This record gives sequence, structure tokens and C-alpha cells, in this order.
Amino acid sequence: MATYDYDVLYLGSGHGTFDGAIPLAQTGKKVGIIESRLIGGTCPNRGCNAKIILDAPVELQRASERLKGIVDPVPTINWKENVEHKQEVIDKLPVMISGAIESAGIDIIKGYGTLLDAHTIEVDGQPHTAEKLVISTGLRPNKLDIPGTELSHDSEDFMNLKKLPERIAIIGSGYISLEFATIANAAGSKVTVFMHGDQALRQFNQDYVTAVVDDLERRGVKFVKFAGVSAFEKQDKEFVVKYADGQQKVDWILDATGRIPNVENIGLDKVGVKYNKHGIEVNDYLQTTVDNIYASGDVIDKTQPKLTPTAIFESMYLTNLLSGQTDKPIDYPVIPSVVFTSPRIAKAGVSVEEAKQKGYKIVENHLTDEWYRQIDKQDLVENAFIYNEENQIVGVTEVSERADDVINAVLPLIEFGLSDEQIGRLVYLFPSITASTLSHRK
Ligand SMILES: Cc1cc2nc3c(=O)[nH]c(=O)nc-3n(C[C@H](O)[C@H](O)[C@H](O)COP(=O)(O)OP(=O)(O)OC[C@H]3O[C@@H](n4cnc5c(N)ncnc54)[C@H](O)[C@@H]3O)c2cc1C
Ligand SMILES: NC(=O)c1ccc[n+]([C@@H]2O[C@H](COP(=O)([O-])OP(=O)(O)OC[C@H]3O[C@@H](n4cnc5c(N)ncnc54)[C@H](O)[C@@H]3O)[C@@H](O)[C@H]2O)c1
Repeated sequence: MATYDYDVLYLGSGHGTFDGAIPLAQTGKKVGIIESRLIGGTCPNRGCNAKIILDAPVELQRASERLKGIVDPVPTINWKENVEHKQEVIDKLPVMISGAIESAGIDIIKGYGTLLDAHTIEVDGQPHTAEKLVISTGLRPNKLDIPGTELSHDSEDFMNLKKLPERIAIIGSGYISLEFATIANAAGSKVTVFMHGDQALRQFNQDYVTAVVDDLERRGVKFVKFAGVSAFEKQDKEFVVKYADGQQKVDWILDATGRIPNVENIGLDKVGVKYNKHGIEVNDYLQTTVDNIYASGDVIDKTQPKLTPTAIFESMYLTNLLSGQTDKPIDYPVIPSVVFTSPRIAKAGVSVEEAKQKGYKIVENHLTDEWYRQIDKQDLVENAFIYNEENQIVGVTEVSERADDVINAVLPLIEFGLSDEQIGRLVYLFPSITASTLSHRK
């Protein structure tokens, strides 16, 4: 039998890898991780963690704005300090994650890996072999294929800006666009969002999205629908966005038109791992078209949302599969999702749209005047609970400043299909967002 350097070798070190690789090594497997950039991947270093730190002062500013007269004055955001604070907090993350990886006895191999054959990944001319490989190379920002595309920037560049540009153009109207439009607008930049069509955040309840977009418009963000952005140009110190109805001068351009899988130039074709423009093709065991090669995280072509909780769940599933603790296919739980605008929009399970198609019961609540939400004078609180034929909650969505907490609170009720009687036995702290929200569930 062939001997390899490792039992399992991961390509990429994000959440699709490290959450599962650490417990896998603790089962006694010899594990290696190859990473070309910062350990921990996108989420801690240039995604979720970084973004939510930049957003914290926006939350504070919004709350002070609503409590004007009680809390004065409404704070302004010091961009430079905010970015420095973000950096100080996130700089510790790759160090901490590397420490946890190495304490578990895992080798970290720094460099860009390319598959040579089904058991070998080469880094800087050095082959590393393993019985099983896990490809977890994530996504990278899309770049519009238009003249002047090199003049635009990505989400990572935005979060590292030392000075906030006076005028920012954001292309696209998905998660990154709306979250960053919120942050830049609150910090004082003039933002224009160039939309592909006439709908932002298409995966979310459109009534809630419209309310958030209207609020951003009132705050000065301009939305250009069916923009048909065709070119970027540089004129002296300014940049010009050319679009269907004309052109607009700005100081900085953010291309937020989606993220694409890192599947090229890593040797997948050579070894026969199939992929397409959505990512690597896997079966229900996260196994690729080559038996001993698996994939995990955002790089997989999947219907599940490409988010950190999904990547963590997949890497933990592979821990169990590759250590022999399960031989069952992956069984995804309900994966919640939130867009960190202010107010936020969050959801889990069956959507209102699907519920209408299926004839499910929909309980809609307008909770702006509810006493708990009036503590900080929230001016937009709407939610919807979806019930199936057995009267179990199968979906929930909310727009409010606390929408993320609400969805987390309702999630176990959906995932475990609790009956009304069982939910009645859950006694929550009072006063609290969970107690307040669940009292309006039916
Ligand atoms: C701006 C932004 C904000 C986000 N906010 C949220 C959020 O609030 N909540 C949420 O759930 N999700 C959020 N996400 C998504 C989240 O970051 C991803 O779902 C998550 O990071 C996926 O983990 P992963 O391990 O699959 O990929 P990644 O974290 O991208 O890790 C892949 C790693 O592989 C490395 N790599 C690639 N190719 C090679 C190679 N050939 N050799 C060596 N190394 C290689 C890369 O350098 C990278 O470190 C956000 C993403 C972005 C961009
Ligand atoms: N809160 C979160 O969980 C969070 C936050 C940020 C990012 N993310 C992750 O990162 C991924 C990428 O975020 P994103 O906002 O870049 O992608 P996205 O898929 O959410 O949005 C892309 C946007 O670009 C638009 N677009 C596509 N092609 C275009 C074109 N040619 N011209 C103009 N617009 C075009 C789309 O219509 C859409 O509005 C998300 O899907 C998500 O997985 C998650």
C-alpha cells in the first residue's frame, strides 16, 4: 500500500477547512493545510469579521439618531480610526487560527498549491502527498468585462481605504453593495448604486428590501436601475462610470457584481475533477468526480447559500466522514442568512413567496409600535412566520435593527420542527428580543 505524507491534505485554510480539520487531526489523522494568503481565509481577514467591525459605529449612529433628544449629539464616524480599529481586531485572527491549527498537530504549508495527480499537491516545486485531498479554495471577486475594469476595486480594497472617498460608485445590488453602501453613506460619502435590473437583494423578501432601499435613498444614496454599466474611465483625478443613460463622475469605484469560484490554475483538469462556472461538482458526500478528492465551502457548486455557516457545516461533515464517524450523506440543516444593512434583513427556511405558492399559513406582523421595539424607537419592524400543514414553523423573515437576533432565536424551532406545545415549554428571559418576538408568532 502506498504511503503518503498525510491522511488528509486541504487546499485553502478558510472556514471550509479549519473548523473541521482541527477536530479531524484530534481523531489521530495526519493532516496538512496549504494556504497562499492569510490563514483563516476570507471571512476573518477580508469578509464577515472585518465588515461587521466597520458596521458597529453605523449601528450606534442610527440608534443615537432615533434617540435624538435623549442622546445628543448624533455621532459622526471617523473613517480612519474605524478602519484602524478593524485592522487591530482582525490582525489577531490569523494568528489565533494558526495557533489552534498547529496545536492540533497540523502542518501549515505556506504557498500556492496545484494538483499534480489525485494524491499530490505541489507548492513551490515541492510535492506533498495525501491519501485524501479536500479542495476548499473559496471564491474571488468578479471583475466586470468592460473597458476600464482595472480602474475598479473590490470589497477588500474598500475595507482597507485609509481615506473615505467623497463620491463612490457601487456596481451591483447584492449583499456587498447594500452593506457597503450603508457603511459608506453613514460615514459621509455620496454613494450611487448602479443596479443590473430593478431588484436589489433578490434572495430576500422584496417588500423589506424596498423599505431598506427607500430608507437609503432618503439618506442620499442614489440607485440607478437597469444601469447597463459599459465602461470606466479616468479623467485627471476623477473616474467616470459610463452607463446606459449617461455618465457619472466619482472618486472611487467598487465592483460588487458577485464572487466566482477559484477553480482555474489549480490542476483540476489534469486530475479529472469536474467543475463549472458555479464551482466544483460534488455528490451527497462532498466527493468530487475523483474518488479520493473532496470539496468544501464556497468553491462547491451547490444550492445552499455560499456563507460561513454553510462552509463550517461542510467542513464538520467531512471530519465525521473522513474519520469514519459517519457513512451517511450530508444532511444540511436550515441555513439562515442576513444582510447587515441598517435596519438588517434576515431570513431562515421557507420564504413568504414559496409559502404563497404552497398555500402555507403566513402570519405577518407590523411591530414598529410594539413596546419592546420602541425602547430604541425603531421605525421599521416587520416580520413573517410561515407555518406548514402540521402547524409547525417552517420559515421566518424579519426587517429590523435586531433581525439577525430574531432569526437566530427562531432557528431551533424550525430546524427541530417543534410543536406549538413544545414551543410553549420554552421559557425565555423577559424582557428580551426573543420573548417579545415569539409572543407575536401566531
Ligand atoms: C466582504 C464579504 C463579507 C462577507 N460577509 C459574510 C457574513 O457576514 N456572513 C457570512 O456568513 N458570510 C459572509 N461572507 C462569505 C464568507 O466569507 C464565505 O462564505 C467564507 O469565507 C467561505 O469559506 P471558504 O473556506 O469556503 O473560502 P475562503 O474563506 O475564501 O477560503 C479559501 C482560501 O483558499 C486559499 N486558496 C485559494 N486557492 C489556493 C491555492 N491554489 N493554494 C493555496 N491557497 C489557496 C485562499 O487564499 C483562501 O484563504 C462574506 C464575504 C465577503 C467577501
Ligand atoms: N451578510 C452576508 O452574509 C454576506 C455579506 C457579503 C457577502 N456575502 C457573500 O459574498 C457573496 C458575494 O457578494 P456580492 O454582493 O458580490 O454578490 P451577490 O451575488 O449578492 O450580488 C451581486 C450583484 O451584482 C449584480 N450583477 C451581476 N452582474 C452584473 C453586471 N454585469 N452589471 C451590474 N450588476 C451585476 C447582481 O444583479 C447582484 O445584484 C454573496 O453571495 C455571499 O455569499 C455574504
